[in-house]
Parts: sequence; C-alpha cells; structure tokens
Amino acid sequence: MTTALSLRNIEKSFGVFKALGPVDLDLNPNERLGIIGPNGAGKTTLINCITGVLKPDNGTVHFMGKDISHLLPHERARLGIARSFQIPRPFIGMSVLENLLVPLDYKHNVHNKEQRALELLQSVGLHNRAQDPSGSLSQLELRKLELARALASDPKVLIADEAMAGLSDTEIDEVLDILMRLNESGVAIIMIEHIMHAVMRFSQRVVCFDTGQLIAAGTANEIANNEIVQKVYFGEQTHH
Ligand SMILES: Nc1ncnc2c1ncn2[C@@H]1O[C@H](COP(=O)(O)OP(=O)(O)OP(=O)(O)O)[C@@H](O)[C@H]1O
Repeated sequence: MTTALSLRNIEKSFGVFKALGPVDLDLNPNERLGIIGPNGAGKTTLINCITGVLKPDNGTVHFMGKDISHLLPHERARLGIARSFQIPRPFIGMSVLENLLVPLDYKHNVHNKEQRALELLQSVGLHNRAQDPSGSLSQLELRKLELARALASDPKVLIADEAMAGLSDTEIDEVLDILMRLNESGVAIIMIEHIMHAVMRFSQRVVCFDTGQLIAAGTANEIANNEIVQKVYFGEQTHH
C-alpha cells in the first residue's frame, strides 16, 4: 500500500542544538494519527519539515509515493497537505464567507467559489454565520473557520495543530466530531494535541516524542500504559 506520508531519517538542528531526529514515520491513507510529547519535544519542528516551512538537514519526505522533499510549502499544499494553526488569524475586516473565498481564489478548478465556500462552512457547522463579520466569532467558531480554511485546498492529509486548546469539553467534542466526519470522507488526519483525552479518543495510532526523538508508538491504550511515555509525558503533566 502506498503511504500518505513517509518520513525517513528526518533531522533538524538549530545551530548546535539538535531539535529533531533522526525520525522515521509513516502515515497511512485515511489514518488518524496522534502526535504527543511534552513542550519542546520537536512536534512543531516535525510538522514544519512535513509542510516544507523548514528544510530538514537530512532525510526525505514522500507524499502518496512521490518525493516532495524539494518542494516549497505552497507546492506541498497544492498536492494535498493542509495544516490548521493553533491560533487562527482570520481577515478581521471580512465576513466569514469572504475569509474562505481568499484560499479558494488560489484554486483554479473551483467553478462556483461562493457555493464551495458555503459547502466548506457547512462541513464545519458554520454556514449560519456566513455573512457575519469574522471579528464577531467565538473561540469555537474561529477554530471551525480555521478548519474550513485548511479544507479549502481539498487536502488528503490534514495536520490539526492544537485545534482544541482552550475549549470546553463540549466544544472539544464538537471539534472532534468535525474531524471524525472529515476523516470518514477520506482525509488522513495528524492531530498534535496536549489535551490527552481528546487525542487518545480520536487517534487510531499515537506516537510520542521527547527531546526530538520518537520514543513510543502504539494504540492509544498502549501509549497510555507505556512506562517511558508516562515518565516523560504524563509524569511531567502532573506537575503542571
Ligand atoms: N527557530 C528555532 N530556533 C531555535 N530553536 C528552535 C527553533 N524552533 C524550535 N526550536 C527549539 O527546538 C525544540 C523543539 O521545539 P518544537 O517547537 O518543535 O517543540 P514542540 O514539541 O512543538 O513544543 P510545544 O508542545 O511547546 O509546541 C525546542 O527546544 C525549541 O526551543
């Protein structure tokens, strides 16, 4: 089976500081993968190496069997790798709908952009706010808009970076439902999340990073019961 993503021997240093690697990691098509690890573990660095924001010092990234190591971020996005950001920054002066017309403008094969924007809003449950100014959105609605924006490129892989931070339990459930529906529609999802119960509930497989290394991989249950993970991650959490 062709993997959706295949990372081999990825390494990244900042000056003399080794932030990541070497890391090998695969993502299967339509998989739900959780990435956990304490602050500074290298999760964001890894994601930046996947999206092309950072150029790793070593290693390769394959997407659907194609070597994309040399591609720029917008080229990777066009192929089908999308990322939603933890802190959404919508165009405040624009309506919710207009915010989605911006990324859709980059797509040449969408005939009716407004209709597509409304479909995207519907898929995240934000269609009733289409005409409202984006500055009037609640935290939860901003997260939904951020997901809709990431989906405008019709991704095959969505990297959700702390999409639920700061939300209440019922709001977390809503975001999880949206991500689950997306996954059912054929999008592989990488969830980077500090909210343990959410990432454990969502993910078919969880990998844990610490000091730039992948230290454990398994089902949510296996990872929750893994002694090394408990030491570096859950151990640390209980001191917060
Ligand atoms: N541009 C940079 N220059 C120097 N050091 C960096 C840079 N980006 C990240 N680092 C360092 O690399 C390490 C890994 O950081 P990274 O942001 O990838 O961790 P993380 O797992 O995403 O953490 P968090 O959960 O807090 O977001 C950290 O020690 C961080 O200080």
